[in-house]
Amino acid sequence: MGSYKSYEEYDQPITDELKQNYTKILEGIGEDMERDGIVKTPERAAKAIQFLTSGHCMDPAEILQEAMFEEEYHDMIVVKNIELYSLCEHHILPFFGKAHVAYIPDGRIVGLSKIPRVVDVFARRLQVQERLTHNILECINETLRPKGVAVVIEAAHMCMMMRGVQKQNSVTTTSGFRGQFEKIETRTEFMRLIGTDLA
Ligand SMILES: Nc1nc2c(ncn2[C@@H]2O[C@H](COP(=O)(O)OP(=O)(O)OP(=O)(O)O)[C@@H](O)[C@H]2O)c(=O)[nH]1
Ligand SMILES: [Zn+2]
Repeated sequence: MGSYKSYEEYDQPITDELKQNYTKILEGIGEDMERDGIVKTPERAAKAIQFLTSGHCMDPAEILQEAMFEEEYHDMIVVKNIELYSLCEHHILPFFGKAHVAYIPDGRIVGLSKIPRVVDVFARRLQVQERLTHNILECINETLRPKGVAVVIEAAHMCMMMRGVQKQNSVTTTSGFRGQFEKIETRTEFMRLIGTDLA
């Protein structure tokens, strides 16, 4: 498993292969590969795509396991407005927005920064927004085993903005709830705290 804190080491054989493939793509769209600005582009793109998909070789459960500790706090913990950048698996174009995550602990809490780290690991994969939402939800549910967990993601999809249907203002909201968040009062309280009226 790669370190989840940085991604500075690129696998050379993979980088070389991706570089050749990006060269073919750029030639395919008629680019002059001798142009100053383009010469290093295949290598840059090869590294960028490896970073943007680096979550495929990381273990998000391990991130939580290493930072869990016992604490008698029984109320809701909300980490909201976590910025999120992912790639849609249909077009390999970005979708981006905010994730809101809450849980109600059952004797164990987790270092706060680990919640956005889990979001990043799942976001740095080829995704659909629905699966990303459930990946985060199930990972926290199964690893931290809280009394309840909730995840809401609000995102805009570049594949719907720059091409295709070309809608600039549509935002997609996905959500998932487990345990105590399946009760309407708890869910409503969470929605009030994140400022969304999905309840
Ligand atoms: N459910 C879901 N669909 C997504 C997501 N990201 C992209 N899509 C959709 O994936 C679908 C792919 O549909 P296709 O008809 O195969 O592809 P397309 O011809 O490029 O579709 P258009 O985008 O409508 O031009 C599109 O409707 C996209 O909007 C996502 O995160 N969740
Ligand atoms: Zn897409």
